[in-house]
Amino acid sequence: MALTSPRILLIDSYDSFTHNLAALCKKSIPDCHIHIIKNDSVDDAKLKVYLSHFSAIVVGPGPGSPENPCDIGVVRHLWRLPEEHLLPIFGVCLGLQSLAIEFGAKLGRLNVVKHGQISQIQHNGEEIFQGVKEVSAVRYHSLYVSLDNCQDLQPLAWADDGAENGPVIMAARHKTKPFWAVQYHPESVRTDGGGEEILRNFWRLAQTWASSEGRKICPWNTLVEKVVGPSWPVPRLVTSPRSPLIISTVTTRLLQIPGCLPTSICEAIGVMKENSDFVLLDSAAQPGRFTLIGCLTPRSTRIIHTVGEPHIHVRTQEKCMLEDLAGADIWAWLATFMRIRRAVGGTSESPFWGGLIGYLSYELGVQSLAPSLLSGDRKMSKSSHPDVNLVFVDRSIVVDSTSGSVYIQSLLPNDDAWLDSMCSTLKQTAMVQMDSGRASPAKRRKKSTTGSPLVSLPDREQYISQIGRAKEHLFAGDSYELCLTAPTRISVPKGADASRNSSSSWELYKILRARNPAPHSAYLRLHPSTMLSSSPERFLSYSRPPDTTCQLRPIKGTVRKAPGVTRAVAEQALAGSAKEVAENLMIVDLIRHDLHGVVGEDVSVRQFCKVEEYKTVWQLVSVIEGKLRDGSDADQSSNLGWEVLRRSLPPGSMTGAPKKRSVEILHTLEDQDRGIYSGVFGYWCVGGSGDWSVTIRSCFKYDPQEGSECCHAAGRSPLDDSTRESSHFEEWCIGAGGAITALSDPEAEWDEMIVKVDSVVRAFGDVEFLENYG
Ligand SMILES: C=C(O[C@@H]1C=C(C(=O)O)C=C[C@H]1O)C(=O)O
Ligand SMILES: NC(=O)CC[C@H](N)C(=O)O
Repeated sequence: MALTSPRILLIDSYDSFTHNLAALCKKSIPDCHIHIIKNDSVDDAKLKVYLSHFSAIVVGPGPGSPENPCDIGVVRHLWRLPEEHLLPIFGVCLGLQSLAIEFGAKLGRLNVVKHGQISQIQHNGEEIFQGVKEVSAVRYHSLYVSLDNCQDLQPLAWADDGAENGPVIMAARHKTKPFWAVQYHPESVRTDGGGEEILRNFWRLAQTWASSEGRKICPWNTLVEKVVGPSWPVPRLVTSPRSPLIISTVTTRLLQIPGCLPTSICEAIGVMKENSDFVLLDSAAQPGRFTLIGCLTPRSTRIIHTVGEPHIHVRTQEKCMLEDLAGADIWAWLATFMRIRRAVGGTSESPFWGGLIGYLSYELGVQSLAPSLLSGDRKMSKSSHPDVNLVFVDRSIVVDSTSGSVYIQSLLPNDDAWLDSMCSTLKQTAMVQMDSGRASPAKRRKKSTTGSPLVSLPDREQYISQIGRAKEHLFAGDSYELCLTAPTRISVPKGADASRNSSSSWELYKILRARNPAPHSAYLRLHPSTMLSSSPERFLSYSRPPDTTCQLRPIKGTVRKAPGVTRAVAEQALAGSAKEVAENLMIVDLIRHDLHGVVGEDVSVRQFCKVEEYKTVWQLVSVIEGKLRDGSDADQSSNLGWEVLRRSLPPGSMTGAPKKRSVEILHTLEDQDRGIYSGVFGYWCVGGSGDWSVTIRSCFKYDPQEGSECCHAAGRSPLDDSTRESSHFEEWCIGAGGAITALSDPEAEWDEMIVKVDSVVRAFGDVEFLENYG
């Protein structure tokens, strides 16, 4: 064993698999510390000074081309390090390509690009392949290198792509310098035989080289750490002031109401009052189990924020305050807000005791990931939804659909009177429900005398051409997968019976729930925004500390349910399709990276590409879990899940990989903000747990007249002329899209997008289409 722990410098070229590589290094190189820097964070002159403190460098994969200085950054200088600075380097994918072109290799584009595809690797059993047997490896590349005129490099491995690309170099080494590299991804979850084994061999070769050269490693010091940062994983927790806390206690009443219908409860507690806020997170289908209902009061605190504004609107029905963020970000502000509301004493069976419920927009995630995209020219329309729209729920009802238990909970002190009265309301509701056999049914939308809802689909030609442009980026190596989306608008004539005590959005929700029941259904009426969801996709859940487990359930792969599309047929079309599995695998690897980024090594794939059945579609679903190491600090533990959320938005399944570059490309392809769609909605419980779903298969409405002045962003008036003109209509928006890969057929992608729109449009009854329905 080495006397001091080896330090490895991992250079990240803005990829979405870098932390997976860090985890693989940790596993393969005993006792090592990994320091991750971006390829443009230091210049080569500065970096050279610090290299003597490291045992080796690992150059990670990344988007773009090794020939483009902006894509490769400082990496290209490493291969020409003078003797006195030389150290062992291991390159992956873009890393191999950079090594190769620096020593005269030719770079080309593959005829058939390989993204998320598995190849058998032939190798010569030498060097990093010593003792290695069969290797099947995942590839994410559009570019390849040819070593024909390259005297300095020796090829070590190949993939035979037959008629597609012929033999493609999969590994190489420098003949005299301590450089080795692979074209495939040793860190991918589906690489078998060529991961840990190769890194261990690299480390052995690196040590042999170092001792033969008599290389001395300088002791670690804080100056170096200042430049390269602390070792991975960095627990960069959102900070909150350490003031003493008064921790409140949850009071719970338990009722047993088998078959209890959450929609009946909502109606019993006032969901029909359209002007009031209302929140329901509804497990309307398997594998969902718990349904959460907020019992809001005029004193319930609303939190509203728009990206780019320096303040947060904090309001109750009685007062409205503008809180200055004072340089902090909204995440830190919310962490502080929740810290002083931490509570104990709720029942462990209930996932939610009270806390924040609402949504976070796609752009909120973009702000953390690629802030430059939103600076300056963000096109906010008068009816842009807020980016953060939450309510603090201190009274709640949780329904367990499996056991029939109903938990009535309050965070307020001395709230027995409310708890008692809610218990009797619910018992009464249950009796009425039993008498009538069921809850008030979802009424079919009445045909309005003023006409049918008008559906305006995205422009088909434009969508197909966007797919073409997306594929161009994929062929060029800028992205491995792009989740392209587009908005559909629905204009619904307002019924003559619209009144203060009838809620058309609630009626619509009940129809959506009946026609497309989903595990992540939701009805969120947080004025000025209303959101109805039938999402099948969990983004992230985190259990109550201590020993928090995070779970993510990405979906990639969709097949419409139709006569004859049995489970066996769907399995063939999804789990049996190399294209669909590749799409899903890319997101699984991306999510492993996101999770590894916060929790460190303890990440595992619990389910890979399983076909799950939903009301209108079959979906290919994977499950990834990570365990958070709890510190002794309860404050920090209760923030960890929130930290994972902060660092993992927007959801990878809605962007593609690598996430940052894909988001940048999508920004050029899609001509407007996604808003609520593609973000997440869910809760953060006062006990430290949380559950956030991907905002898809949902529709949204903006009501200028319903919000108070205070909640509107500066420059946006509550009621402008265009809304006044259309005030006889309710304007709804549905976002939908799908993952575009190099293998995508544009017509099939258009159809898939329409299938997703259709799963929501069906709630609107008989509609008229303004565009060609495809
Ligand atoms: C983009 C959407 O869905 C996403 C894309 C999927 C796919 O490409 O198969 C599946 C689920 C979602 O992650 C949508 O529903 O609008
Ligand atoms: N995974 C990678 O590093 C990809 C490298 C390069 N952008 C390509 O597509 O070939």
